Amino acid sequence: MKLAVGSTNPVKIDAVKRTLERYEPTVIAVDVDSGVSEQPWSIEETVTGAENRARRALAATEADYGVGLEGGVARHEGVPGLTLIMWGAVTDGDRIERGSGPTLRLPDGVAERLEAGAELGPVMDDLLGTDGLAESAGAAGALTAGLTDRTRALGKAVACSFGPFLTEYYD
Ligand SMILES: O=P(O)(O)OP(=O)(O)OP(=O)(O)OC[C@H]1O[C@@H](n2cnc3c(O)ncnc32)[C@H](O)[C@@H]1O
Ligand SMILES: [Mg+2]
Repeated sequence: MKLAVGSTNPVKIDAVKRTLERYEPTVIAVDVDSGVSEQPWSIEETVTGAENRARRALAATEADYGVGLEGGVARHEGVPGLTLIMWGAVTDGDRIERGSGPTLRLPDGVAERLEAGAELGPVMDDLLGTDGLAESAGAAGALTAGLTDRTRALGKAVACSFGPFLTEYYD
């Protein structure tokens, strides 16, 4: 299985490799434009970013599938606070499927800085004194005391968006 991933962030590449390990994939990282803001602010914008990444990565290669992963923030009816969300999209050039990873509430101080226009990656680095957290454990790792991490969290989005291509239930 040959996969084109629309990002050069090693965490996203690893999430795809590890989740689809049993298919022994060849994974190509493609530097594409997500077509949405650096910090998406809704489910819709986050999903659109994932879709654009998937389609553009496939278009740039000879892969079997294009995979897009996008992080964003959003508020949800009935759930207090601003949350970090992550969505995946997978396309074979014909259909496109979407699925999400986990959702976690961001600390109020982080939410305030995002509301003022900052991006989550740099805000988390500033808060924790780290450099490139978004390319390692991620906010998902830091905010759960390591119970999960960004690779595993994104892996869920990969699994949920790939499922429809790997089972017969959606045909
Ligand atoms: O190179 P790309 O693929 O763009 O990788 P990225 O880390 O920027 O990932 P996204 O664009 O999908 O994420 C949008 C923003 O949210 C940040 N972000 C998302 N998840 C994060 C996490 O777990 N930890 C820290 N920052 C995160 C990220 O750094 C960006 O500022
Ligand atoms: Mg980005």
